[in-house]
Amino acid sequence: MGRNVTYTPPVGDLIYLNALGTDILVLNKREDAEELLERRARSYSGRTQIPAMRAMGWDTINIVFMDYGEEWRAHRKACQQLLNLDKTRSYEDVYLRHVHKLLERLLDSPEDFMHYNELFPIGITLDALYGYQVDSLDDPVVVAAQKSAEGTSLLTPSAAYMNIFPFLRHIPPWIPGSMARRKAEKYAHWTREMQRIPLEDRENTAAVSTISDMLERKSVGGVSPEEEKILYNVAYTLYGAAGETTVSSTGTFLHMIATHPAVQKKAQEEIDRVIGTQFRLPTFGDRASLPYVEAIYREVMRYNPPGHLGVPHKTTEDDVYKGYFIPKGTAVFSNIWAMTHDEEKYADPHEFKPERFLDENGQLNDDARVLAYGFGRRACVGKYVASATERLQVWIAIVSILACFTISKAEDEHGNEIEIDDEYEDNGGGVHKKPFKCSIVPRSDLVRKLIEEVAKTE
Ligand code: HEM
Repeated sequence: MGRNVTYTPPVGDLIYLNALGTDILVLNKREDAEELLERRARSYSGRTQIPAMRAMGWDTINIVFMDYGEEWRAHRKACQQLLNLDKTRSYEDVYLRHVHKLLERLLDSPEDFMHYNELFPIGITLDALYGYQVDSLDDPVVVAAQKSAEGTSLLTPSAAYMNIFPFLRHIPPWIPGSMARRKAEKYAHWTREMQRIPLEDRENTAAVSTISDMLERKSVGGVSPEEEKILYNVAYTLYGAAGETTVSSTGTFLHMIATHPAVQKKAQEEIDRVIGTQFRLPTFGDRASLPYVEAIYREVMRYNPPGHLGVPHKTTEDDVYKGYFIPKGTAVFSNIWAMTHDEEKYADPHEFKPERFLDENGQLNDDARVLAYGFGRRACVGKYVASATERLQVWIAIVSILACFTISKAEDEHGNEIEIDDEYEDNGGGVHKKPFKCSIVPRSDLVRKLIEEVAKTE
Protein backbone atom coordinates (compact mmCIF):
# COMPACT_ATOMS: atom_id res chain seq x y z
CA MET A 1 0.00 0.00 0.00
CA GLY A 2 2.89 2.29 -0.68
CA ARG A 3 3.82 4.88 1.87
CA ASN A 4 0.85 4.40 4.14
CA VAL A 5 1.99 1.03 5.46
CA THR A 6 3.39 1.19 8.93
CA TYR A 7 4.37 -2.47 9.29
CA THR A 8 7.63 -3.95 8.14
CA PRO A 9 7.04 -6.76 5.65
CA PRO A 10 6.63 -10.13 7.34
CA VAL A 11 9.91 -11.98 7.59
CA GLY A 12 8.31 -15.36 8.10
CA ASP A 13 4.93 -17.02 8.17
CA LEU A 14 4.96 -17.18 11.97
CA ILE A 15 6.57 -14.50 14.12
CA TYR A 16 7.07 -14.97 17.84
CA LEU A 17 8.03 -12.24 20.26
CA ASN A 18 7.87 -11.58 23.93
CA ALA A 19 6.85 -8.08 24.97
CA LEU A 20 7.26 -7.31 28.64
CA GLY A 21 6.46 -10.88 29.65
CA THR A 22 3.58 -11.42 27.21
CA ASP A 23 4.03 -14.17 24.60
CA ILE A 24 2.93 -12.91 21.20
CA LEU A 25 2.48 -14.92 18.03
CA VAL A 26 1.79 -13.19 14.72
CA LEU A 27 0.24 -15.25 11.92
CA ASN A 28 1.08 -13.90 8.49
CA LYS A 29 -0.51 -16.66 6.40
CA ARG A 30 -4.20 -17.31 6.00
CA GLU A 31 -3.67 -21.10 6.18
CA ASP A 32 -2.09 -20.80 9.66
CA ALA A 33 -4.90 -18.56 10.90
CA GLU A 34 -7.48 -21.02 9.59
CA GLU A 35 -5.70 -23.96 11.21
CA LEU A 36 -5.09 -22.37 14.61
CA LEU A 37 -7.98 -19.93 15.06
CA GLU A 38 -10.62 -22.03 13.35
CA ARG A 39 -9.82 -25.74 13.40
CA ARG A 40 -8.23 -25.44 16.87
CA ALA A 41 -10.70 -22.76 18.00
CA ARG A 42 -11.40 -24.57 21.28
CA SER A 43 -8.06 -23.38 22.65
CA TYR A 44 -7.55 -20.22 20.55
CA SER A 45 -10.61 -18.13 21.37
CA GLY A 46 -9.71 -16.21 24.52
CA ARG A 47 -8.89 -12.53 24.80
CA THR A 48 -5.92 -11.21 26.73
CA GLN A 49 -7.12 -9.51 29.89
CA ILE A 50 -5.15 -6.31 30.26
CA PRO A 51 -5.39 -4.58 33.67
CA ALA A 52 -6.14 -1.19 32.06
CA MET A 53 -9.10 -2.79 30.30
CA ARG A 54 -10.45 -3.95 33.65
CA ALA A 55 -9.89 -0.51 35.15
CA MET A 56 -12.11 0.93 32.39
CA GLY A 57 -14.73 -1.76 32.96
CA TRP A 58 -14.50 -2.95 29.35
CA ASP A 59 -13.80 -6.61 30.14
CA THR A 60 -17.31 -7.15 31.52
CA ILE A 61 -19.44 -5.02 29.17
CA ASN A 62 -17.71 -5.12 25.79
CA ILE A 63 -17.99 -8.46 24.02
CA VAL A 64 -14.94 -7.76 21.87
CA PHE A 65 -12.74 -7.78 25.00
CA MET A 66 -14.48 -10.47 27.09
CA ASP A 67 -12.49 -13.59 27.79
CA TYR A 68 -13.71 -16.91 26.47
CA GLY A 69 -16.30 -18.46 28.79
CA GLU A 70 -19.97 -18.53 29.79
CA GLU A 71 -20.34 -14.76 30.05
CA TRP A 72 -18.94 -14.21 26.54
CA ARG A 73 -21.01 -17.12 25.16
CA ALA A 74 -24.27 -15.62 26.47
CA HIS A 75 -23.40 -12.22 25.00
CA ARG A 76 -22.26 -13.63 21.66
CA LYS A 77 -25.50 -15.62 21.39
CA ALA A 78 -27.53 -12.45 22.00
CA CYS A 79 -25.49 -10.65 19.31
CA GLN A 80 -26.08 -13.43 16.83
CA GLN A 81 -29.81 -13.47 17.52
CA LEU A 82 -29.85 -9.76 16.87
CA LEU A 83 -27.76 -9.82 13.74
CA ASN A 84 -28.81 -13.01 11.98
CA LEU A 85 -29.76 -12.60 8.35
CA ASP A 86 -33.52 -12.44 8.95
CA LYS A 87 -33.20 -9.77 11.61
CA THR A 88 -30.74 -7.84 9.48
CA ARG A 89 -33.31 -7.74 6.70
CA SER A 90 -35.74 -6.12 9.08
CA TYR A 91 -33.27 -3.24 9.52
CA GLU A 92 -33.15 -2.65 5.77
CA ASP A 93 -35.32 0.46 5.95
CA VAL A 94 -33.00 1.98 8.54
CA TYR A 95 -29.97 1.45 6.27
CA LEU A 96 -31.76 2.92 3.28
CA ARG A 97 -32.98 5.94 5.23
CA HIS A 98 -29.46 6.67 6.43
CA VAL A 99 -27.79 6.14 3.09
CA HIS A 100 -30.32 8.54 1.53
CA LYS A 101 -29.46 11.05 4.22
CA LEU A 102 -25.79 10.58 3.33
CA LEU A 103 -26.55 11.27 -0.35
CA GLU A 104 -28.49 14.40 0.55
CA ARG A 105 -25.62 15.65 2.70
CA LEU A 106 -23.09 14.97 -0.05
CA LEU A 107 -25.31 16.94 -2.43
CA ASP A 108 -25.58 19.91 -0.08
CA SER A 109 -22.00 20.15 1.18
CA PRO A 110 -19.72 17.75 -0.64
CA GLU A 111 -16.62 19.36 0.88
CA ASP A 112 -17.63 17.88 4.26
CA PHE A 113 -17.70 14.34 2.89
CA MET A 114 -15.33 12.95 5.54
CA HIS A 115 -17.56 14.23 8.32
CA TYR A 116 -20.67 12.67 6.74
CA ASN A 117 -18.83 9.46 6.04
CA GLU A 118 -18.22 9.19 9.76
CA LEU A 119 -21.77 10.10 10.69
CA PHE A 120 -23.30 7.46 8.41
CA PRO A 121 -22.59 4.21 10.38
CA ILE A 122 -22.99 5.98 13.72
CA GLY A 123 -26.46 7.16 12.65
CA ILE A 124 -27.48 3.67 11.52
CA THR A 125 -26.33 1.90 14.66
CA LEU A 126 -27.80 4.35 17.15
CA ASP A 127 -31.08 4.41 15.25
CA ALA A 128 -31.38 0.62 14.91
CA LEU A 129 -30.27 -0.14 18.45
CA TYR A 130 -31.76 2.68 20.51
CA GLY A 131 -34.06 4.63 18.19
CA TYR A 132 -31.72 7.56 18.92
CA GLN A 133 -31.22 10.08 16.10
CA VAL A 134 -27.92 11.91 15.54
CA ASP A 135 -27.35 14.76 13.12
CA SER A 136 -23.86 15.81 14.00
CA LEU A 137 -20.58 14.50 15.32
CA ASP A 138 -21.06 17.00 18.18
CA ASP A 139 -23.97 14.96 19.51
CA PRO A 140 -23.29 14.10 23.19
CA VAL A 141 -23.39 10.32 22.54
CA VAL A 142 -20.89 10.61 19.72
CA VAL A 143 -18.61 12.80 21.83
CA ALA A 144 -18.85 10.31 24.72
CA ALA A 145 -18.06 7.41 22.35
CA GLN A 146 -15.05 9.24 20.92
CA LYS A 147 -13.69 10.01 24.38
CA SER A 148 -14.32 6.47 25.58
CA ALA A 149 -12.58 5.05 22.48
CA GLU A 150 -9.46 7.02 23.40
CA GLY A 151 -9.10 4.39 26.14
CA THR A 152 -7.66 2.01 23.51
CA SER A 153 -4.45 4.01 23.96
CA LEU A 154 -4.05 2.29 27.35
CA LEU A 155 -4.29 -1.21 25.96
CA THR A 156 -0.71 -1.82 24.85
CA PRO A 157 1.57 -3.48 27.42
CA SER A 158 3.80 -0.43 27.72
CA ALA A 159 1.11 2.27 27.57
CA ALA A 160 0.23 1.97 31.22
CA TYR A 161 2.43 0.74 34.05
CA MET A 162 -0.57 -1.06 35.49
CA ASN A 163 -0.42 -3.45 32.51
CA ILE A 164 3.02 -4.53 33.71
CA PHE A 165 2.35 -4.14 37.47
CA PRO A 166 -1.34 -5.06 37.81
CA PHE A 167 -1.51 -4.04 41.51
CA LEU A 168 -1.39 -0.39 40.34
CA ARG A 169 -4.97 -0.87 39.21
CA HIS A 170 -6.02 -0.70 42.88
CA ILE A 171 -4.08 2.45 43.76
CA PRO A 172 -6.46 5.39 44.28
CA PRO A 173 -6.33 7.81 41.34
CA TRP A 174 -5.20 10.75 43.52
CA ILE A 175 -1.87 9.11 44.43
CA PRO A 176 0.91 10.90 42.50
CA GLY A 177 2.27 8.78 39.67
CA SER A 178 -0.96 6.93 38.94
CA MET A 179 -1.54 8.86 35.73
CA ALA A 180 -2.80 5.89 33.71
CA ARG A 181 -5.14 4.99 36.57
CA ARG A 182 -6.63 8.48 36.40
CA LYS A 183 -6.97 8.24 32.65
CA ALA A 184 -8.69 4.88 33.01
CA GLU A 185 -11.19 6.47 35.44
CA LYS A 186 -11.90 9.16 32.87
CA TYR A 187 -12.43 6.66 30.03
CA ALA A 188 -14.65 4.54 32.30
CA HIS A 189 -16.79 7.65 32.91
CA TRP A 190 -17.18 8.29 29.16
CA THR A 191 -18.01 4.63 28.62
CA ARG A 192 -20.85 4.93 31.15
CA GLU A 193 -22.04 8.13 29.46
CA MET A 194 -21.99 6.42 26.09
CA GLN A 195 -24.38 3.83 27.51
CA ARG A 196 -26.54 6.21 29.53
CA ILE A 197 -27.30 9.00 27.05
CA PRO A 198 -28.95 7.03 24.23
CA LEU A 199 -31.07 5.19 26.76
CA GLU A 200 -32.28 8.27 28.59
CA ASP A 201 -32.43 10.80 25.78
CA ARG A 202 -34.01 8.80 22.99
CA GLU A 203 -35.78 11.48 20.97
CA ASN A 204 -38.18 9.19 19.29
CA THR A 205 -39.21 6.51 21.72
CA ALA A 206 -41.81 5.31 19.23
CA ALA A 207 -39.08 4.25 16.79
CA VAL A 208 -38.66 0.51 16.50
CA SER A 209 -35.28 -0.45 17.87
CA THR A 210 -33.61 -3.29 19.70
CA ILE A 211 -33.85 -1.50 23.02
CA SER A 212 -37.43 -0.27 22.58
CA ASP A 213 -38.42 -3.82 21.67
CA MET A 214 -36.73 -5.13 24.81
CA LEU A 215 -38.31 -2.43 27.01
CA GLU A 216 -41.72 -3.31 25.63
CA ARG A 217 -41.21 -6.99 26.47
CA LYS A 218 -39.91 -5.97 29.88
CA SER A 219 -43.09 -4.00 30.61
CA VAL A 220 -45.06 -7.25 30.36
CA GLY A 221 -42.54 -9.20 32.42
CA GLY A 222 -40.94 -10.97 29.44
CA VAL A 223 -37.31 -10.06 30.13
CA SER A 224 -35.10 -11.32 32.96
CA PRO A 225 -32.63 -8.89 34.62
CA GLU A 226 -29.80 -11.00 33.16
CA GLU A 227 -31.21 -10.69 29.63
CA GLU A 228 -31.69 -6.96 30.13
CA LYS A 229 -28.06 -6.51 31.23
CA ILE A 230 -26.80 -8.54 28.27
CA LEU A 231 -28.84 -6.51 25.81
CA TYR A 232 -27.53 -3.22 27.17
CA ASN A 233 -23.99 -4.57 26.86
CA VAL A 234 -24.67 -5.85 23.35
CA ALA A 235 -26.09 -2.49 22.22
CA TYR A 236 -23.07 -0.69 23.66
CA THR A 237 -20.60 -3.12 22.01
CA LEU A 238 -22.24 -3.03 18.62
CA TYR A 239 -22.31 0.73 18.56
CA GLY A 240 -18.57 0.80 19.29
CA ALA A 241 -17.67 -2.07 16.95
CA ALA A 242 -19.63 -0.92 13.92
CA GLY A 243 -18.56 2.71 13.62
CA GLU A 244 -14.80 2.85 13.20
CA THR A 245 -14.60 -0.20 10.97
CA THR A 246 -17.30 0.92 8.54
CA VAL A 247 -15.92 4.46 8.36
CA SER A 248 -12.52 3.03 7.55
CA SER A 249 -13.93 0.97 4.64
CA THR A 250 -16.12 3.68 3.14
CA GLY A 251 -13.20 6.13 3.51
CA THR A 252 -10.92 3.75 1.58
CA PHE A 253 -13.62 3.42 -1.06
CA LEU A 254 -13.87 7.21 -1.55
CA HIS A 255 -10.08 7.48 -1.79
CA MET A 256 -9.80 4.66 -4.33
CA ILE A 257 -12.69 5.90 -6.45
CA ALA A 258 -11.34 9.45 -6.57
CA THR A 259 -7.99 8.13 -7.81
CA HIS A 260 -9.23 5.35 -10.15
CA PRO A 261 -11.55 6.96 -12.73
CA ALA A 262 -11.59 3.86 -14.96
CA VAL A 263 -12.94 1.73 -12.09
CA GLN A 264 -15.61 4.34 -11.40
CA LYS A 265 -16.67 4.49 -15.05
CA LYS A 266 -16.98 0.71 -15.32
CA ALA A 267 -19.03 0.51 -12.10
CA GLN A 268 -21.36 3.29 -13.22
CA GLU A 269 -21.91 1.61 -16.60
CA GLU A 270 -22.90 -1.55 -14.77
CA ILE A 271 -25.22 0.32 -12.39
CA ASP A 272 -26.85 2.22 -15.29
CA ARG A 273 -27.49 -1.06 -17.13
CA VAL A 274 -29.19 -2.56 -14.08
CA ILE A 275 -31.13 0.46 -12.91
CA GLY A 276 -32.20 1.48 -16.40
CA THR A 277 -33.18 4.78 -17.95
CA GLN A 278 -35.86 5.57 -15.35
CA PHE A 279 -33.29 6.40 -12.72
CA ARG A 280 -34.04 5.30 -9.17
CA LEU A 281 -31.86 4.88 -6.12
CA PRO A 282 -30.26 1.43 -5.71
CA THR A 283 -31.72 -1.09 -3.28
CA PHE A 284 -30.42 -4.29 -1.71
CA GLY A 285 -32.33 -6.22 -4.38
CA ASP A 286 -29.85 -4.98 -7.02
CA ARG A 287 -26.86 -6.61 -5.41
CA ALA A 288 -26.83 -9.92 -7.24
CA SER A 289 -26.96 -8.11 -10.62
CA LEU A 290 -23.90 -5.95 -9.89
CA PRO A 291 -20.79 -8.20 -9.89
CA TYR A 292 -18.39 -5.36 -10.65
CA VAL A 293 -19.68 -3.28 -7.70
CA GLU A 294 -19.34 -6.39 -5.56
CA ALA A 295 -15.75 -6.79 -6.76
CA ILE A 296 -15.07 -3.16 -5.73
CA TYR A 297 -16.43 -3.95 -2.27
CA ARG A 298 -14.18 -7.02 -1.93
CA GLU A 299 -11.17 -5.07 -3.21
CA VAL A 300 -11.77 -2.23 -0.72
CA MET A 301 -11.80 -4.77 2.12
CA ARG A 302 -8.67 -6.46 0.76
CA TYR A 303 -6.72 -3.31 -0.01
CA ASN A 304 -7.19 -1.77 3.43
CA PRO A 305 -8.72 -4.18 5.96
CA PRO A 306 -9.87 -1.79 8.74
CA GLY A 307 -7.94 -3.63 11.45
CA HIS A 308 -4.60 -4.62 9.93
CA LEU A 309 -3.77 -6.95 12.82
CA GLY A 310 -7.35 -7.96 13.71
CA VAL A 311 -8.14 -8.37 17.39
CA PRO A 312 -5.72 -10.77 19.14
CA HIS A 313 -7.02 -14.15 20.30
CA LYS A 314 -5.55 -15.70 23.45
CA THR A 315 -4.60 -19.35 23.79
CA THR A 316 -6.31 -21.07 26.70
CA GLU A 317 -4.12 -24.22 26.58
CA ASP A 318 -0.53 -25.09 25.66
CA ASP A 319 -0.18 -26.21 22.04
CA VAL A 320 2.43 -27.32 19.52
CA TYR A 321 2.28 -26.21 15.90
CA LYS A 322 4.77 -26.94 13.10
CA GLY A 323 7.24 -28.01 15.78
CA TYR A 324 6.88 -24.79 17.81
CA PHE A 325 5.64 -24.71 21.38
CA ILE A 326 2.86 -22.15 21.91
CA PRO A 327 2.24 -21.60 25.64
CA LYS A 328 -1.15 -21.04 27.23
CA GLY A 329 -1.85 -17.30 27.46
CA THR A 330 -0.15 -16.38 24.15
CA ALA A 331 -1.71 -13.42 22.35
CA VAL A 332 -2.22 -14.54 18.74
CA PHE A 333 -2.51 -11.78 16.14
CA SER A 334 -3.77 -12.50 12.64
CA ASN A 335 -1.86 -10.20 10.32
CA ILE A 336 -4.83 -9.65 8.03
CA TRP A 337 -2.96 -6.99 6.08
CA ALA A 338 -0.16 -9.44 5.21
CA MET A 339 -2.72 -12.08 4.20
CA THR A 340 -4.58 -9.75 1.86
CA HIS A 341 -1.27 -8.53 0.38
CA ASP A 342 0.22 -11.99 -0.08
CA GLU A 343 1.82 -11.90 -3.55
CA GLU A 344 1.26 -15.61 -3.99
CA LYS A 345 -2.50 -15.02 -3.78
CA TYR A 346 -2.87 -11.50 -5.11
CA ALA A 347 -0.69 -10.33 -7.99
CA ASP A 348 0.34 -6.67 -7.62
CA PRO A 349 -1.15 -6.60 -4.14
CA HIS A 350 -0.54 -2.86 -3.70
CA GLU A 351 -2.64 -2.01 -6.74
CA PHE A 352 -6.38 -1.39 -6.44
CA LYS A 353 -7.83 -3.81 -8.99
CA PRO A 354 -11.42 -5.02 -8.47
CA GLU A 355 -10.99 -7.28 -11.54
CA ARG A 356 -8.99 -9.71 -9.41
CA PHE A 357 -12.32 -10.89 -7.97
CA LEU A 358 -13.88 -11.58 -11.39
CA ASP A 359 -13.50 -14.50 -13.80
CA GLU A 360 -12.96 -14.17 -17.55
CA ASN A 361 -16.74 -13.76 -18.05
CA GLY A 362 -16.95 -10.82 -15.70
CA GLN A 363 -18.66 -12.91 -13.01
CA LEU A 364 -17.49 -13.11 -9.41
CA ASN A 365 -14.85 -15.76 -8.78
CA ASP A 366 -14.88 -17.96 -5.68
CA ASP A 367 -12.59 -15.72 -3.59
CA ALA A 368 -15.58 -14.66 -1.52
CA ARG A 369 -14.22 -14.79 2.00
CA VAL A 370 -13.57 -11.32 3.37
CA LEU A 371 -10.59 -11.87 5.66
CA ALA A 372 -11.06 -8.43 7.23
CA TYR A 373 -13.76 -9.93 9.48
CA GLY A 374 -11.33 -12.15 11.35
CA PHE A 375 -11.35 -15.81 12.26
CA GLY A 376 -13.04 -18.59 14.14
CA ARG A 377 -15.32 -18.24 17.12
CA ARG A 378 -14.29 -14.61 17.68
CA ALA A 379 -14.85 -13.56 14.05
CA CYS A 380 -16.91 -10.42 13.60
CA VAL A 381 -20.55 -10.97 14.51
CA GLY A 382 -21.45 -7.93 12.41
CA LYS A 383 -20.59 -9.78 9.21
CA TYR A 384 -24.22 -9.88 8.13
CA VAL A 385 -24.63 -6.19 8.66
CA ALA A 386 -21.24 -5.12 7.47
CA SER A 387 -20.91 -7.50 4.53
CA ALA A 388 -22.38 -11.00 4.12
CA THR A 389 -23.67 -12.01 0.78
CA GLU A 390 -26.81 -9.96 0.83
CA ARG A 391 -27.19 -7.13 3.29
CA LEU A 392 -24.73 -4.54 4.42
CA GLN A 393 -23.97 -1.00 5.21
CA VAL A 394 -20.62 -0.76 3.43
CA TRP A 395 -22.12 -2.13 0.20
CA ILE A 396 -25.19 0.12 0.21
CA ALA A 397 -22.96 3.17 0.71
CA ILE A 398 -20.65 2.13 -2.15
CA VAL A 399 -23.41 1.43 -4.65
CA SER A 400 -25.50 4.51 -3.76
CA ILE A 401 -22.56 6.92 -4.03
CA LEU A 402 -21.45 5.39 -7.33
CA ALA A 403 -24.99 5.60 -8.73
CA CYS A 404 -25.42 9.27 -7.86
CA PHE A 405 -22.07 11.08 -7.98
CA THR A 406 -18.95 11.54 -10.03
CA ILE A 407 -15.96 11.60 -7.73
CA SER A 408 -12.64 12.99 -8.90
CA LYS A 409 -9.63 14.93 -7.73
CA ALA A 410 -10.45 18.46 -6.61
CA GLU A 411 -8.96 21.44 -8.48
CA ASP A 412 -7.13 24.44 -7.07
CA GLU A 413 -7.97 28.06 -8.00
CA HIS A 414 -5.90 27.72 -11.21
CA GLY A 415 -7.79 24.65 -12.36
CA ASN A 416 -4.92 22.26 -11.53
CA GLU A 417 -5.75 18.91 -10.01
CA ILE A 418 -4.89 18.55 -6.33
CA GLU A 419 -3.03 15.30 -5.87
CA ILE A 420 -4.31 12.87 -3.23
CA ASP A 421 -1.66 11.28 -1.05
CA ASP A 422 -1.63 7.67 0.20
CA GLU A 423 -1.40 8.50 3.89
CA TYR A 424 -3.43 6.39 6.30
CA GLU A 425 -3.40 6.40 10.09
CA ASP A 426 -4.29 3.84 12.72
CA ASN A 427 -6.35 5.38 15.52
CA GLY A 428 -6.65 2.15 17.50
CA GLY A 429 -10.18 1.42 16.21
CA GLY A 430 -9.28 1.17 12.53
CA VAL A 431 -6.85 2.25 9.83
CA HIS A 432 -8.26 5.39 8.24
CA LYS A 433 -7.46 7.49 5.22
CA LYS A 434 -6.06 10.81 6.40
CA PRO A 435 -8.12 13.85 5.36
CA PHE A 436 -8.01 14.65 1.65
CA LYS A 437 -9.88 16.82 -0.84
CA CYS A 438 -11.96 15.56 -3.73
CA SER A 439 -14.75 16.74 -5.98
CA ILE A 440 -18.18 15.12 -5.57
CA VAL A 441 -20.82 16.22 -8.11
CA PRO A 442 -24.22 14.71 -8.94
CA ARG A 443 -24.17 12.73 -12.19
CA SER A 444 -27.24 14.54 -13.58
CA ASP A 445 -30.11 16.88 -12.71
CA LEU A 446 -32.35 13.86 -12.51
CA VAL A 447 -30.16 12.41 -9.77
CA ARG A 448 -30.15 15.71 -7.91
CA LYS A 449 -33.98 15.95 -8.02
CA LEU A 450 -34.43 12.35 -6.96
CA ILE A 451 -32.16 12.72 -3.93
CA GLU A 452 -34.01 15.90 -2.92
CA GLU A 453 -37.42 14.27 -3.34
CA VAL A 454 -36.47 11.16 -1.37
CA ALA A 455 -35.03 13.35 1.39
CA LYS A 456 -38.35 15.23 1.65
CA THR A 457 -40.40 12.08 2.05
CA GLU A 458 -38.24 10.21 4.60
C1 HEM B 1 -16.20 -3.05 7.79
C2 HEM B 1 -16.82 -3.51 8.84
C3 HEM B 1 -16.23 -4.40 9.93
C4 HEM B 1 -15.01 -5.04 10.02
C5 HEM B 1 -13.88 -5.03 9.00
C6 HEM B 1 -14.98 -5.76 11.29
C7 HEM B 1 -13.91 -6.54 11.72
C8 HEM B 1 -13.89 -7.24 12.92
C9 HEM B 1 -12.76 -8.03 13.38
C10 HEM B 1 -11.43 -8.22 12.64
C11 HEM B 1 -13.11 -8.57 14.57
C12 HEM B 1 -12.24 -9.48 15.45
C13 HEM B 1 -12.24 -10.87 14.84
C14 HEM B 1 -11.33 -11.86 15.52
O1 HEM B 1 -11.14 -11.80 16.74
O2 HEM B 1 -10.78 -12.74 14.82
C15 HEM B 1 -14.45 -8.12 14.87
C16 HEM B 1 -15.15 -8.47 16.01
C17 HEM B 1 -16.42 -8.01 16.28
N1 HEM B 1 -17.22 -7.24 15.47
FE1 HEM B 1 -16.71 -6.45 13.68
N2 HEM B 1 -16.15 -5.55 11.93
C18 HEM B 1 -16.95 -4.73 11.14
C19 HEM B 1 -18.22 -4.30 11.41
C20 HEM B 1 -18.97 -4.69 12.48
C21 HEM B 1 -20.36 -4.39 12.67
C22 HEM B 1 -21.23 -3.60 11.67
C23 HEM B 1 -20.72 -4.94 13.86
C24 HEM B 1 -22.06 -4.94 14.54
C25 HEM B 1 -23.14 -4.31 14.17
C26 HEM B 1 -19.55 -5.61 14.43
C27 HEM B 1 -19.51 -6.31 15.63
C28 HEM B 1 -18.42 -7.02 16.12
C29 HEM B 1 -18.39 -7.70 17.42
C30 HEM B 1 -19.50 -7.73 18.46
C31 HEM B 1 -17.14 -8.32 17.52
C32 HEM B 1 -16.58 -9.15 18.70
C33 HEM B 1 -16.77 -10.62 18.49
C34 HEM B 1 -16.20 -11.45 19.63
O3 HEM B 1 -15.17 -11.09 20.22
O4 HEM B 1 -16.79 -12.50 19.94
N3 HEM B 1 -18.50 -5.44 13.56
N4 HEM B 1 -14.89 -7.31 13.85
